[in-house]
Amino acid sequence: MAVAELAQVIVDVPTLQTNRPYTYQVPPKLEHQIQVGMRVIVPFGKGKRSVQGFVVGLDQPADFQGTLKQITALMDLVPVVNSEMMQLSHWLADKTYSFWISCLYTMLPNMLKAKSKRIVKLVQPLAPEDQAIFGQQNVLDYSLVQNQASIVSRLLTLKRAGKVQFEYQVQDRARVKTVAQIQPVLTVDEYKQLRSKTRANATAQRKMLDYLQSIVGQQVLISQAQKTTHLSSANFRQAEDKGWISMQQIEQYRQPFGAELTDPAAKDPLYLNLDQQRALASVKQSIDNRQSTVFLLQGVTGSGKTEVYLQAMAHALQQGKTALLMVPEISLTPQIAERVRARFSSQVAVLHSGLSAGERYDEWRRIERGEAQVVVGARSAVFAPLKNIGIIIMDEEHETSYKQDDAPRYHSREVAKWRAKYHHAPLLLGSATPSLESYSRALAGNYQLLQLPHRVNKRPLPPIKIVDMRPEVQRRGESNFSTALLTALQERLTKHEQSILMLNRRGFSSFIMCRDCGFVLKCPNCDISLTMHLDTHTMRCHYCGHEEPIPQRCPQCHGRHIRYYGTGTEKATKELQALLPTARILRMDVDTTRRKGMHEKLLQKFGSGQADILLGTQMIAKGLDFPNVTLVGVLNADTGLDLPDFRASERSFDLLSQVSGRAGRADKKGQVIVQTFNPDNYVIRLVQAHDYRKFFNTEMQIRQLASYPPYYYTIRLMGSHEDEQVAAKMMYDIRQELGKQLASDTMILGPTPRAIARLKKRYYYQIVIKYRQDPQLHSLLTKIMQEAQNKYQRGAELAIDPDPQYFL
Ligand SMILES: Nc1ncnc2c1ncn2[C@@H]1O[C@H](COP(=O)(O)OP(=O)(O)OP(=O)(O)O)[C@@H](O)[C@H]1O
Ligand SMILES: [Zn+2]
Ligand SMILES: [Zn+2]
Repeated sequence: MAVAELAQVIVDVPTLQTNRPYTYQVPPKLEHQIQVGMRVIVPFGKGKRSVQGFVVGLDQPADFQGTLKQITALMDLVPVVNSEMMQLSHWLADKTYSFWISCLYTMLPNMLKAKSKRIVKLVQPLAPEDQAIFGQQNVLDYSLVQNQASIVSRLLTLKRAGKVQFEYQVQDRARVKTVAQIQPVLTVDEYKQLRSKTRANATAQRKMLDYLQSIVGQQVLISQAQKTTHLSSANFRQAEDKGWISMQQIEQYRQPFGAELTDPAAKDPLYLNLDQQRALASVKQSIDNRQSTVFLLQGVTGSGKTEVYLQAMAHALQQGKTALLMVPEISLTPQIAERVRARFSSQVAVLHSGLSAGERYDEWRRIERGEAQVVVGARSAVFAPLKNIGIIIMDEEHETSYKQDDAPRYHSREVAKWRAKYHHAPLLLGSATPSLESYSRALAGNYQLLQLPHRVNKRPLPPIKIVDMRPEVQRRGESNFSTALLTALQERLTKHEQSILMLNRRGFSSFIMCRDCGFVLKCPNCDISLTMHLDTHTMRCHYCGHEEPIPQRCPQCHGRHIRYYGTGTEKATKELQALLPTARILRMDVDTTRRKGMHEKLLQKFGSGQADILLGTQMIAKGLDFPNVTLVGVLNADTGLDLPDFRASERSFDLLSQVSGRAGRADKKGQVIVQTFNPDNYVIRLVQAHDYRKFFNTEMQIRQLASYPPYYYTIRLMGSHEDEQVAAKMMYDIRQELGKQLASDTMILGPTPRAIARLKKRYYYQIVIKYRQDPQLHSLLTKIMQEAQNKYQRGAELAIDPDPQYFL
């Protein structure tokens, strides 16, 4: 290994973020160990506080004259960031206008982010009353005393007198779980001899020696040995002291998987139908030829996409490669993770937010060490440290949860594309309702379109009945359940079939709708619904800033039932229980699934027939595959249709199609009932017709007219400060700077206060940029972002969100 004298380090200093590495001197004792991708502890700034950093380069000439500081310590024995990930992090920082350090942390398990602790150190002997603060020690954990004003002021006085020193200490949190293991060190004969010399009443010793004879040549976990012998751990420690055995601590992975598999049948691959075979063949070819083709697999609900994924992954593994499967939110789709585990058993690692930090760290290491070749996971699993990737699959590619809301604001699809290219592997995007972006790319030939137009075994898609809730409400008063839906539910109860009911809670209940005529108040300029702001008592468009008073009467029918929309699952469940007293109802929402594992438990209960009706929020819409479900009801299709967002229709179409797809997936015929106050809305009509293509065409026209994606790209800039004036001024300044330099067909909207204008005591202003081609834009925004830290008033923050999924 080369000897390195200088190291380029990206440091973790929250108050001073920069993408420029700092050069440090490598002390001689570390020269032979240091490698790019390792974590280090380095002194930083005048106070020489210790901070964590990442080595991103070695022996590049320093652009700094003067004495370089020295690296204090290496935190790793081997790099935690390999060369692919290093390149990826650099690309990501640039692409998402974020800081390199935050990209590195995003890619790694949390446990690798060291904790920094403030300590007070004794420098000179203290008077007894001051020494009392420190007790017997000469170091004090500052967090223990920081709330005691008298001690703090005393410490500050001592600091001024040069008697104590404040320092930051960096602590590695990465903890490996270990267990003890024993190994006999003598021969069978030697144990026999020892035993013959023990006294007859030394039963524990005799037992021990008998046992050790039986395990000569083996290594046994101490917990196992204790179980077999009923001897205590003290007995084994004595045996070690006597030189009978050796004992080691060995590493053990934390086991994140829950209950055992429920479906052993899923172990074997299914015989594919013709459409599935055709799709699989294309993907296989691309794996074999090492082509990083992007495929868009469009398959209606229940068409067997998952089976195609599994067999494509199996093919990659047969070629000695690895496979990555991304799903929107694993906790919401436990069924698919289970199917992957059934097929590939111990080769699978699972990564998602439901894991504890320790479990996540262990899964990450299993992948990193090549012990797991298949990874299933949510958004951040796209950074799984797999080597030699043969295929990347992204299920439900249209899902917005693939985009991260905080910095770095990356979209997993883009990262997946980068990695697919790096590994010369195909990327398979799957969906019943692809995003308009992906589908238009497929039509243009940038992606290769694969289609599964029929359900497995030519089962029909379920017929969808639309129920107009306006006359219902007039006849029977406010209710979540129409007569038609109640009748259908009753029928299922009689036939012992199951039903799924969805109460759409998407968005904030901050837009208003007329309960008599379905009217929604929209912006006259932007054609998206206005958001209610209770602080100013106005309806506001946060795209263009248009504002008007909150209406008391419906502007369309002059009725008085105009109100904001939103109703709870708890209320709906109670109402339903009263209407159908014999029904066994399971409620599934954030409240009932907050505890770890509850989601799986509820689904298992429903799957095993212990309930008749599953009533939940949109978390029940995805991926569920229950053969006995023959009825799906959507209680309120309207929420979401008119959210103040240009993607609102697309999301509604996805969601309604998705949830409808849960009905009639096996032999029994399915039915869907959609309740709405807008029965003529084109989104609902096209969901009813199962016509994705027509929806795509209609929606594309609207996007083109209004210059939205996929015709234009969008970028959102958000500025915030505790003082509203400061936030606004910053954004007006930025707008000016942008205006001078951008392409002529680039549009700048705003600044406007954000829909949630005040969040955590900060005021937010935003600018939305729409552009087609603007070669200057990226570098200009990068410059604006880098400068923002110093240019504006203290505390002002700027965030840039490329391709935002929401504008709220
Ligand atoms: N070739 C096949 N032969 C028989 N059954 C199949 C075949 N392929 C899939 N299935 C079964 O059909 C059902 C639906 O398949 P799957 O869940 O893969 O569809 P999907 O397209 O992923 O569905 P969705 O998008 O609605 O979640 C599953 O129960 C699956 O086991
Ligand atoms: Zn507007
Ligand atoms: Zn009205």
